[in-house]
Amino acid sequence: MGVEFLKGHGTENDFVVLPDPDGLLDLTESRVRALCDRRRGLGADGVLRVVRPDFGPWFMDYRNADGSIAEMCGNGVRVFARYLVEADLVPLGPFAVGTRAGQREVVAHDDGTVTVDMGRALVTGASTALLHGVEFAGVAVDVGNPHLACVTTTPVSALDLRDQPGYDREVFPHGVNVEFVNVLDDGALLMRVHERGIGETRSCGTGTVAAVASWLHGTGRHTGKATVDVPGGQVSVVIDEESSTLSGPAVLLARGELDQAWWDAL
Ligand SMILES: N[C@@H](CCC[C@H](N)C(=O)O)C(=O)O
Repeated sequence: MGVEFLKGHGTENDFVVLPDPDGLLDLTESRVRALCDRRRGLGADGVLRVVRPDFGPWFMDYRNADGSIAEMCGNGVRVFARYLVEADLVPLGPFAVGTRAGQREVVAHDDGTVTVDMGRALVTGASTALLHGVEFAGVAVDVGNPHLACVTTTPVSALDLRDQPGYDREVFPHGVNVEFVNVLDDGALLMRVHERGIGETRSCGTGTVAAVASWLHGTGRHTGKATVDVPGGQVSVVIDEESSTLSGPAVLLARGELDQAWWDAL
């Protein structure tokens, strides 16, 4: 009997889901890297290990494709919630999910979308990203994990995000996810992202919340809402004084078993 897995995505930010209710899997960095590798593994931006703690809600143990641990993943938590519902571990509707950034309240809808209470999107100051010699002004936003969200008039479609953008390591000692954002009109944003521990992805849920917080901040507002178009689809974000919500699709597309000998050799 091999290791059970599922594959899913939220706006094409894709994940390998590893059900591990009793916490028995030894999820090493090299196993995460191999699983996420698009040639020698299943291929994904990250891994979501599904753990049932002794107390409290189901816990999302999130890992980036390079094996690093991150505090929070907004697209991941939607896919995680979809898995819990499809596996009959929780009913459709509202329930909580544990993350390293704290407990998150989610609502799984019957149309396949999930709404997540993402907590407070905290703007902590100004900073800049450097991309191929060009500086982009942005703001640092804490959404449980660190973001540098740069609203710019440079068309984001023209940017080359293959390399890690430069950033101030004193402001972001643990690395940062960097978003580039165009304002399409009042209430619609276009975003591309370079994620910490991964590279460019087709969507980043926490990044979209940071993008909306940055846009609102730049227009002198603390609250508001926007749809955010990303290469992999569209999500909706609402920001209140004390909280924020993210809504969007969550898809499970495959399930199977990892070869035990392949797993053991890693
Ligand atoms: N794609 C995720 C964020 C995943 C973690 C991030 N790369 C980090 O290291 O903080 C999302 O949808 O929020």
